Amino acid sequence: MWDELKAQATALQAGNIRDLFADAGRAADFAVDFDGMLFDYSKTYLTADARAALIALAEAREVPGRRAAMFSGEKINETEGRAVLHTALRNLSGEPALVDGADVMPEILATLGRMSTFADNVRGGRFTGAGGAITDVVNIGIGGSHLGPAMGTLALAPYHDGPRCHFVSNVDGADITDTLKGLDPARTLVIVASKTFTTIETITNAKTAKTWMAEVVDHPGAQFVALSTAEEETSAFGIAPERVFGFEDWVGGRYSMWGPIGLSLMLAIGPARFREFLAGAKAMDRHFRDAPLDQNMPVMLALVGMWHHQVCGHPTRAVLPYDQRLSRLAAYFQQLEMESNGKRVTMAGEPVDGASGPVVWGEPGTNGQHAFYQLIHQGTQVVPCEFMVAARGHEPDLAHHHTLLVANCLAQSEALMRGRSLDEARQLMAAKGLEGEELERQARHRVFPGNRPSTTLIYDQLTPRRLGQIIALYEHRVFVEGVILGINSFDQWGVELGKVLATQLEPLLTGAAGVSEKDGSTRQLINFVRDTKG
Ligand SMILES: O=P(O)(O)OC[C@H]1O[C@](O)(CO)[C@@H](O)[C@@H]1O
Repeated sequence: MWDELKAQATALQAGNIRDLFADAGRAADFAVDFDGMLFDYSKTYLTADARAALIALAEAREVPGRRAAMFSGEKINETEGRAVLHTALRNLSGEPALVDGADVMPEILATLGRMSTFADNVRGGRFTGAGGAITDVVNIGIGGSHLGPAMGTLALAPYHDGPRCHFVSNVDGADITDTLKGLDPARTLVIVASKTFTTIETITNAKTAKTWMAEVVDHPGAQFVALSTAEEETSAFGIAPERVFGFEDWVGGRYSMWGPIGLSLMLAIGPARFREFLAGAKAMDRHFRDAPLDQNMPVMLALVGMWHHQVCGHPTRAVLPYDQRLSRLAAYFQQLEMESNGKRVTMAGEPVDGASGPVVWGEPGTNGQHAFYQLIHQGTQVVPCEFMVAARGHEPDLAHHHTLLVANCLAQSEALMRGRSLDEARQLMAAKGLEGEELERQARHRVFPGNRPSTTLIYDQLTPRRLGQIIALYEHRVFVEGVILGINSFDQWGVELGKVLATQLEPLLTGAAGVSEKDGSTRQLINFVRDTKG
């Protein structure tokens, strides 16, 4: 399916992105504008013909039909026999959303209402701990039950007016120890966030938190909340039903921050702003559902991504938000993209045609500039960069910081595209007084090949609504890429084997079972641990 596109890409990569701007309309033509956000993909090798071929591919792979199937509650997660309806969690209008013929909206809106009342009570000091009003909230969860609320809570720090929120995810005892240190158990609310309520990391941390609280509080369970689909498990843990906020199995873990899993974010910013966050996502859902493919932001973000990875063969992509508060965004996208599309077989169980999803990584600018941008500019691998920046910050007194931040972001995409030729480097060295062989030698180190693709997503300000739009934009991008690859983006069997082996290994480490069945390397490592820990 990729051969024709690959031939086009090879020809285009031999040219120069900069030359494509001879067409004065390129910048506007290779951009999608939606509701205060602009996605500029003009600094790529894409031409109108290549774009048309990608759109034809999306149509041939039935992206519009699969999209309709998702929104209508069909069981498109075929390996688990589930619908995929996280979009219903942000459907504030209550317009019916059907699963097996039943409208799921009344239940969703009722849960949102319960969450809002609970959050208002905590924030207003009406729900208290044994020692008075809640000052701190600890969300215990991992993966989709951690990354979304942790990323979102940090992203929306300017809107915090609730209790302090902390996040524990790692089973490493260091995580919970460092988090609980200094907190008052009598004024702390613990949220146990786990869709299945069986995840070993989360349950281990939750038990540790309960023991910590029980040292000071008579009824620690009263300061625990559960966010889960598993009622039996939450009640076995001792959390009363009125503090359990449930959701259904058609909400995937990495798509779940819009519902109960977002409770810590709601506690931090309040129910009204949480609804703005949902409304932003909802606006993106409508745009994704209704806009023509070439003016559809998630579709174009997906097609540009596939152009770079599956067609041009660039193995990774960097997510580079110029926003310190988005410093967990790359981690969030890593789960969203790599757990969704890192699969080697299609829905039908056949090998994927070509590469599956790319490696996604990144750091906020400008920090990354002083770390790995060297490789992005002069290394031998091309890393397509996805820049992101707000025109306006949240610190009016520090507007000069923000101007500098934006200038750096725009400078990077410009530098990646234009590069610096050997002649330009020579002139630079001559201006520094070098000549002869030394000038030649030094000039070579100062050449930037340029012609390196990037996209930029620019928006007014990182408000709750804008964050909702951005996350929904990437969710739908992942969906489109998955449909084109024929992958089921909504299961995650690849995380199972490690979990099974870890369970088997635990007694081996404690010495309760023998190591003879293990391979030589694993045996050696186990013996090292046994000998060392005493
Ligand atoms: O919410 P749970 O059930 O604890 O699962 C946590 C995470 O574990 C996974 O199942 C696998 O890593 C993720 O998909 C999920 O987000």
